[in-house]
Amino acid sequence: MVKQAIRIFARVKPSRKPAGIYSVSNEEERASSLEILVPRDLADGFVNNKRESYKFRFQETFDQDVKQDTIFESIAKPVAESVLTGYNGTIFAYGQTGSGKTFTITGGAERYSDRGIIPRTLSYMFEQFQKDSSKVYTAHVSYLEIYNECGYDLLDPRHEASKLEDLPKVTIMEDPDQNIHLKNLSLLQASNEEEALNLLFLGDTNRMIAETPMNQASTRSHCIFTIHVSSKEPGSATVRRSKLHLVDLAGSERVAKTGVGGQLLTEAKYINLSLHYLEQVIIALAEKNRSHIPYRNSMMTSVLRDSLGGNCMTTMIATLSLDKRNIDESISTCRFAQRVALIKNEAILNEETDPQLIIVRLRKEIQGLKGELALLTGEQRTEELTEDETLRLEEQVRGFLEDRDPESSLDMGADMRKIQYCFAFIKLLHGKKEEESRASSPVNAAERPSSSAPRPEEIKKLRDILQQRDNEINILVSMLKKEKKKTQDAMFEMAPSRLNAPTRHSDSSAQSGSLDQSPKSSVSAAVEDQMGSQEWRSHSFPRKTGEEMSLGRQEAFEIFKRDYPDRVTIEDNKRLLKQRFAEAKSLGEEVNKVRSRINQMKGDVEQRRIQRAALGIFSSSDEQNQYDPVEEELREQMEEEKKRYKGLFSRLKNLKTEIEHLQLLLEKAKVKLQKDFEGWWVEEAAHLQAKQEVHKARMATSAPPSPQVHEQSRAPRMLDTPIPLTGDSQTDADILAFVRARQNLLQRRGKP
Ligand SMILES: Nc1ncnc2c1ncn2[C@@H]1O[C@H](COP(=O)(O)OP(=O)(O)OP(=O)(O)O)[C@@H](O)[C@H]1O
Repeated sequence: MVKQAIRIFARVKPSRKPAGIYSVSNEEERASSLEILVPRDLADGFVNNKRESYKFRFQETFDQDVKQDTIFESIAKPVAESVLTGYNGTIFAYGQTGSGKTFTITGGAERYSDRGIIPRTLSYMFEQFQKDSSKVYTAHVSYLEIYNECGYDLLDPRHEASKLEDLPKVTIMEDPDQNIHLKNLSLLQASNEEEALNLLFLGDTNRMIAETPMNQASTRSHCIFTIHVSSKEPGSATVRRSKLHLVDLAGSERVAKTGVGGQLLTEAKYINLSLHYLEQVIIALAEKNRSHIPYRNSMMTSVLRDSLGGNCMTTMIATLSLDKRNIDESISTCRFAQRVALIKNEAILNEETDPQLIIVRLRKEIQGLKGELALLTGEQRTEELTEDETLRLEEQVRGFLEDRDPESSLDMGADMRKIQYCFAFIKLLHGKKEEESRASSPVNAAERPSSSAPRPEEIKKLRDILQQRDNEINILVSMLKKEKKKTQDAMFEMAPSRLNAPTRHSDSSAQSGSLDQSPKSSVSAAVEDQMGSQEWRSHSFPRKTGEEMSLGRQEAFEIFKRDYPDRVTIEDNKRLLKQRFAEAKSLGEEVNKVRSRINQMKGDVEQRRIQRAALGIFSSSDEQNQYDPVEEELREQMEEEKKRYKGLFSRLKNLKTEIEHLQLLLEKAKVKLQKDFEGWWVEEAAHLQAKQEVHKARMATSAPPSPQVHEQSRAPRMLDTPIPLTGDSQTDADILAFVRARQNLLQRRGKP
């Protein structure tokens, strides 16, 4: 058991004017202090008794310029390491809205380097799974969102949710041992990093899609991404199961300050209530001798029960937005963190034994013990062996005697009757054989002529023949290899376009730098892999695409896209992706060249050996193994090339991860663009409809116009020319919405 206080870290979000508000001192080895200075103008009251400086202690404080990789290395990696050894872990981010919780836990949507703790931890874990060949690891993930005290499954694969309520509802169940179970929460296996990242992406997309203006999901809900790891040594009945919760809490700001009302107030109450309950749990845990901890008050504290004062190694990241406006909130976040630091958790190694394997093992043991006991106690069965049994034993004995394997054994169980019968039968057979050999051979074995022993010349002759055959075989094998390589090269050249993706990293032999594969196969496998995952992605989001839109809507969408604020990032990422693909392609080609060179050298070494053997320069095998400078040089070169190969391969692997991440970012941006457009389109249509209603009402109250004027006025004059309408209300609304949208966009872009 490891008793450990919850570790607390602070992270300051970059801001433009932070000067003079705070200072960080990271001088002590395992602690840092953060001092927040409240400017005088912020302190209220006529007689100012307020403190101006607040000091807080953290394990470490990460200032504005600290990047995501450092956050992962310092905070998440140690937790991930203990999860891999079988302890539970939790990392939660706490702070006001906009202070960087999502950025820290999930990451930013713009750059690959902005990847947050979740994707980096997944990457790290799968890397470790591969490195540790002594165990078999399995990983499952779940993604839960808690909003207004209701849980929702973000890994719902149906992709039909357009609002949070469409997602499957998750409920809490407690078993008699007070263990919490989450009903309806998908727990999906991920067999490699890519699959895990796809699940994260699926959850994030569901979270974004389900978010409405009223419920800006990340702000008002808590999200818990959990990685469940189990590990087992092959053949062992002991399984270690641990889980890592990565938690992005709702914004911690107080209701009074945000000035919300209506639905938002209800949400704020819930959020504040659940964060308030979290605080209560923390206060209760910090108090000595307190027996009741109010976990059950909210769903979030129930789910995280183990992480708070239980069997878990927990870490909190206090995210701070340290500018003047947010100073009060930052101080209360730091105060909260100080209380959290008082909580002590007791993490235990989560080891359990697989009952099935135990049963099998115990049965075997019982069988063995029974036998041993029967032998030791001399307990014998009284009944005679049946005829069937004796026949079976005879067959067994014959099989045993005929078996040329020196390791083979005769297993007749721990039955003394059978053991004795077998010995008697062997004796019988032996006696018979002796008699037969005496009868068939007129001369005594001892009198056999010594001429039957092989002569030395004969031995030499036979050895030479053997050597000759060996050489022939070697030559044939080398020819066969060459032919095989030629065929593979030809096949590869037939499909050159497939070479535009990096190497498959899930291929374990390739990953470890093994050269046993054919030169091209790993690269083409990677392309298939790449294509496969793209297919997965496009299958996973069968939402409205441009093709389904009417022409008008499509045109409006094109214009909307051009003015879209995230367009620059999307374009940048597209460019980067293209560049990375090109890099991966040339790296892939280089890897293949190095691999071919290594194979060529291998062939040369082999050839040299064959030549030396064929020339018969050396007769004894010792001499054949003598130093050959040419071979030695080839070997050195080969080692160099192997090093180069490994370096290139690892660069290619990293590039592949980056490419996959960029693809996910682009996909996410695409879904967001689509969603924003839909929202904007609906808003514009409603706006226009309302305007039309007003127009109609006005027309109805004014004098009846002449038929010609009436015809004209039926078509609204939004531009200089009247708009022809069809009479069908749905189509007309569509046309008008488009015209209005276009007009708005043109105005925004400064065109009349
Ligand atoms: N350390 C950082 N470096 C660069 N950008 C950051 C950093 N932290 C936050 N940001 C940016 O600040 C904005 C707000 O951050 P984020 O969405 O992570 O806040 P949050 O605390 O999760 O807010 P909410 O409670 O609404 O979910 C985002 O655009 C994010 O990219």
